Amino acid sequence: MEKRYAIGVDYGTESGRALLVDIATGEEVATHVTPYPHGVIDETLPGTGRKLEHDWALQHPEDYLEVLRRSIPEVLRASGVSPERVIGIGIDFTACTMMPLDAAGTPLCLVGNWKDNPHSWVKLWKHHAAQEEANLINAKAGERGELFLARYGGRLSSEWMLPKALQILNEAPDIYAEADCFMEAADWVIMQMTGSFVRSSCTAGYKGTWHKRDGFPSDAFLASLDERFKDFATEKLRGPILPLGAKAGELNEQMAALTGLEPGTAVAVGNVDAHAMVPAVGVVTPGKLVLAMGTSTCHLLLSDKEVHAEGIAGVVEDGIVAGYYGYEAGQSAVGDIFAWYVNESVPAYVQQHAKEEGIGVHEWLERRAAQQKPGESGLLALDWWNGNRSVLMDSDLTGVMVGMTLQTKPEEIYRALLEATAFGTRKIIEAFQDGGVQVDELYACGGLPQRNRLLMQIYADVTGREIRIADSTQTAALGAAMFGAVAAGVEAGGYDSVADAAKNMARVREESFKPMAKNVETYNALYEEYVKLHDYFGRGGNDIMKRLKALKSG
Ligand SMILES: Nc1ncnc2c1ncn2[C@@H]1O[C@H](COP(=O)(O)OP(=O)(O)O)[C@@H](O)[C@H]1O
Ligand SMILES: O=C(CO)[C@@H](O)[C@@H](O)COP(=O)(O)O
Repeated sequence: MEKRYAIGVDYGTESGRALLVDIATGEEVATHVTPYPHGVIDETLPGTGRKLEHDWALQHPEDYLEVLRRSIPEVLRASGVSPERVIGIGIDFTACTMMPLDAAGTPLCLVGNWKDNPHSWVKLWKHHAAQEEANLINAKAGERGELFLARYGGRLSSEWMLPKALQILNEAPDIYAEADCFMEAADWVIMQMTGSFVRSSCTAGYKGTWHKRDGFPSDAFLASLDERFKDFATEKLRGPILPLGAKAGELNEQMAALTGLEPGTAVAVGNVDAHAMVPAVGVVTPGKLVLAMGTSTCHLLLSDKEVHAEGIAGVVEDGIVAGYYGYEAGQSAVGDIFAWYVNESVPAYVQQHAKEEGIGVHEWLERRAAQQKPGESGLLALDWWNGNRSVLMDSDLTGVMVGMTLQTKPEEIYRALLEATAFGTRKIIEAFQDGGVQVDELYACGGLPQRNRLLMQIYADVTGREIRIADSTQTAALGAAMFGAVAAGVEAGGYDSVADAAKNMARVREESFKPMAKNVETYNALYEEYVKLHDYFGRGGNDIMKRLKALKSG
């Protein structure tokens, strides 16, 4: 039988990439990355020069179509695969990355003069300027005993849909009123590809506070936040919500012309980037925690029971793999913290040495840091450079580094930052375990595990567990392609379920990272100190981070 292929398109923070995959084997035949022409918009609004406030992060919706326009033809060209052999497409996206649309489905930032107001643009997942709204939602939901709150670890993140939309209502009521609806970028791109106005159970569940049986938070609750917000769910989040694995529709003529694919190609319901990675590392059963490590880290776990505990950013039935409760937790910055250090803080001599040795600054620092023993630098950091998404759920928390002296070296700071993110992950694992959700095995995927071996050894040592690594550098796109194959269905040469797709298409590497006993011991001691710092700054012992932030905002 002739080979069949699927395409997965992974929409990350800085770029989007397409991956063309052999459906029978999971072989990754061709890949292409399109950096977003406008990148992350966090300083000035395009076309206006208007300065954005602290904690804002926007994107340009046309960049998403640019990824389809450039990367899909390129994977077809590079692979030589003819379009009719591509039977399904799936996409995955960062989330909650949301936008207001007009009645024709056009983002308001592309309509008339709305572009001059930053609230008309796409709010990227890491837009952190809705913390006040998140605080209000959490306080009101707590007071009213709203049941949904427990499914989100007792606190909604400021990154999620409700706080972001409420911020628009508060600061730009005209845009809120003008918006016919709000949509996750994942669902919007699917609508552009197929013409189908459908939402994904994954984006709706984790980010939109939707529940399979209870639906969205009630009108009464929404009205308790602001009378004008009463109809938010029924009007502005309206539309059918389809489960993962379902077909959203078929590629329309316009998108077929744009991408070079055949009209009528099956298109899967949109997925979230981290969630798509789970079946792509072969995880389709409970107890296996997947660390999706990139700009941020998401921690994903399947279970056959629903429990509510601090540290769980969301639990959604069928939210990752049908038939299980899917749990998500996360750290809002991981790779982004290392990027901050490399871009903003290393001395010129480090860059010079790296250049002379013909390696990148990350690699140079990693090599040096690998020569140190745990604890040797006397440094300890908190991993809150972009707030805390689990277990404290507070984007007003900031970074800390303790123990610096005149002898402190750049590689020591780099290592302390790697370690801080590992401690943050251990805290999340303990939160799952303490909450009664079993974690038996660890799997790592995303951009970081294959780029930084020291990082993975530190994670094994800090958690005291073996870590298996995905065999793909494009795990999210592979997962998206798997859902594309499921949308196409077994009759077209695809699969009936993502579990079936995973049997043939998912892979992990032979090599794993195993904890080293001596390191584990030192890290146990350091972790105790981390927990003390964490609780001191994060649980009200000293609110200095919030006071400083308030001063900064003026
Ligand atoms: N060698 C490295 N060591 C540690 N971090 C790295 C290294 N190379 C790149 N990074 C970080 O990895 C992150 C990108 O991860 P990736 O998974 O590719 O992207 P995304 O999360 O947007 O999908 C960036 O924050 C970057 O700074
Ligand atoms: O929040 C989620 C998933 O729930 C992510 O989309 C978000 O952390 C961004 O992920 P990346 O770090 O860009 O891979």
